[in-house]
Amino acid sequence: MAQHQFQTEVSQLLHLIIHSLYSNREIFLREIVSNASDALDKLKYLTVADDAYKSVTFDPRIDISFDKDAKTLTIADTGIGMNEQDLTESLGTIARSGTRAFLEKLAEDAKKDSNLIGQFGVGFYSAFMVADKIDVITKKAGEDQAWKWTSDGKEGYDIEKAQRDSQGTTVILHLTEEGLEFANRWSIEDIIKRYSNHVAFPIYLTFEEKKWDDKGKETGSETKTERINSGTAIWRQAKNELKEEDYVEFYKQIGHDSEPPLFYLHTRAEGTLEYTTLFYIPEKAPFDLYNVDYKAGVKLYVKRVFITDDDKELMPTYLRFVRGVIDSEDLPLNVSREILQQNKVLLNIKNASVKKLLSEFKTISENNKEKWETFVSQYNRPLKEGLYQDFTNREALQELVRFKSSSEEGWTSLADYTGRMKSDQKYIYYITGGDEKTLKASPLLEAYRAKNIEVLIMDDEIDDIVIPSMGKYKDWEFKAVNRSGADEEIGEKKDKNAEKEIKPVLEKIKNALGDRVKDVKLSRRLHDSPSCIVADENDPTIQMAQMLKAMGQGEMADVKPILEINGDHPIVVSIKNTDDEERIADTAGVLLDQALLLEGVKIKDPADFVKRLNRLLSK
Ligand SMILES: Nc1ncnc2c1ncn2[C@@H]1O[C@H](COP(=O)(O)OP(=O)(O)OP(=O)(O)O)[C@@H](O)[C@H]1O
Repeated sequence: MAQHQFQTEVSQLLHLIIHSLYSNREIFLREIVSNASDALDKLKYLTVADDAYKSVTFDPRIDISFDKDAKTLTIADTGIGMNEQDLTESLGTIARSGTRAFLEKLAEDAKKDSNLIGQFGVGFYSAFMVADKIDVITKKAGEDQAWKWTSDGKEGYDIEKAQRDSQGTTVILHLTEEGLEFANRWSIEDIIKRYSNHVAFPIYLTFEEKKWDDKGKETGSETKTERINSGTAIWRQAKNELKEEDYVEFYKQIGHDSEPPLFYLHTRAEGTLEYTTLFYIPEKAPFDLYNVDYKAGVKLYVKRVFITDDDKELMPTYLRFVRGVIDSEDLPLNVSREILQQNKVLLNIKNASVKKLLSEFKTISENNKEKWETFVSQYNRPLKEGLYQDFTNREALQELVRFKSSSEEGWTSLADYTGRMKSDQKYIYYITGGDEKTLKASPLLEAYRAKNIEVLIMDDEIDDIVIPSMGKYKDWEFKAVNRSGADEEIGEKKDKNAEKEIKPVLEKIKNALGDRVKDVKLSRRLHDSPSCIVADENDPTIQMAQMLKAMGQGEMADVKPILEINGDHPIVVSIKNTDDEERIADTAGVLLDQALLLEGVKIKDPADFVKRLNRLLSK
């Protein structure tokens, strides 16, 4: 017998499962049955696609039985099975990326949000909520040797040779006292009907039925095996035959979610291409939404035969939160997973599916405020990624993304913004770099406020990349207010005399600041504040430069801002007629540093700023 240690992550996950998911223990059965169904799907695919498996007898079924006295619950399938290597790789480690970060996040959270764990998909290990020992007896299709994996879910597991007649896997749960409630016909039937009714293979339950004579006396018992799921591929059924519960149950099964989906979209295409799609949008964004190697959420079937659930090409990356099924009638069954990506049929299905999803999102945005708000809170950002990934659907995406605004509460769409625009307004104005509060307080907005012009507040890091790539919205161009040229339309007309008069002051400030700034200019957009910083037309903004620096692109670090000065402000006026070098240097330093602070930029030398400020105050 070979003894193995669990990978650290497994031990951590087991600990969390046992301590956090307690209120929802019954999901273990959904997870084990879902694994059995996956194993049957995999073997079904091989028997049609791979000649080496043509001779394997495929009799798909999942069998559940229990023994109250022995305190066991057994789930057996006739699927692909596992060999010794599969066992160590699958039931001793967690291959999913981002697991460690996810576990750390969970461990910090005192509440241990069981929903979050649900989204992660606790899988097989959840059975340790009801069992203190698990045996897995399994034989891989096409191989002769069977194996037994045993563990108490604590430190590790053992693997030894075993006997099993044909391919498949038998999971034997040795139930704890609390787990015993599941060793009964009615609770098993109830759980299967709720969570696994639409598993596409038959699930049988074997139980003892007591017999009574006509006087009501027990005369013995009889062993019975009954099918307990309906086992239809739900997506192939007509919409009017399906109830809301059917959709929700199927979602929970394939989405590994304990909550119902936010909404779903079930469509069948007939004509040149025949296919069915059933898509779900989770209420909460999947935990790995922002992981590079997130898990794909859409499964591909061909004529109801499962092909793959691991093809990220089935959906564009910006729709990676979509869960569901694509089932095509036109692809060959033995289509290899490698050539799927170049397949024309699949490409057409994908393009049509994206269009349908985007149009469904639009409908929700128009008709269901509550759902739409949840949707925006979870998926606005991935949709923005679509703006630079998917040019074909850019117009549809532009109608879906939402932004904050300088004059409105909550989210606003580009259509709403342009609807509110003044008739002579040329551009869609926006400000980026920093959080909502900082941006809304920026002196750069003063002139726009004074003229009642709305500015979009773009507080999402990705906005700086998205907007330039978006080009135009309808006929309007976007204009960043923190750029040097953006004051043409908005600012006061240049007053030649005033400019001449202020020039020496600008020179003084520029000399004092040296290479901390690219230029010092008279501002046409400031009303109340003495100064602001902007980026030169083709430079990245200071905030963006900082972000690039944080990402390791150091050469961007030294972008210098342009300092704009409000010539009428008393602080500026105060140095007009002085030659006091120290006073000029202090004023210039404070004008720059406070403008940086207001844009949410960390100043390089806070002590110097305070020293200068104090010196000015005490004069
Ligand atoms: N009945 C089974 N037959 C064959 N392989 C199985 C079976 N049960 C589990 N496995 C293997 O063990 C792996 C781990 O299962 P587990 O339920 O922990 O996660 P998962 O199913 O991969 O992920 P998720 O639960 O999120 O879908 C599976 O991916 C599969 O390879």
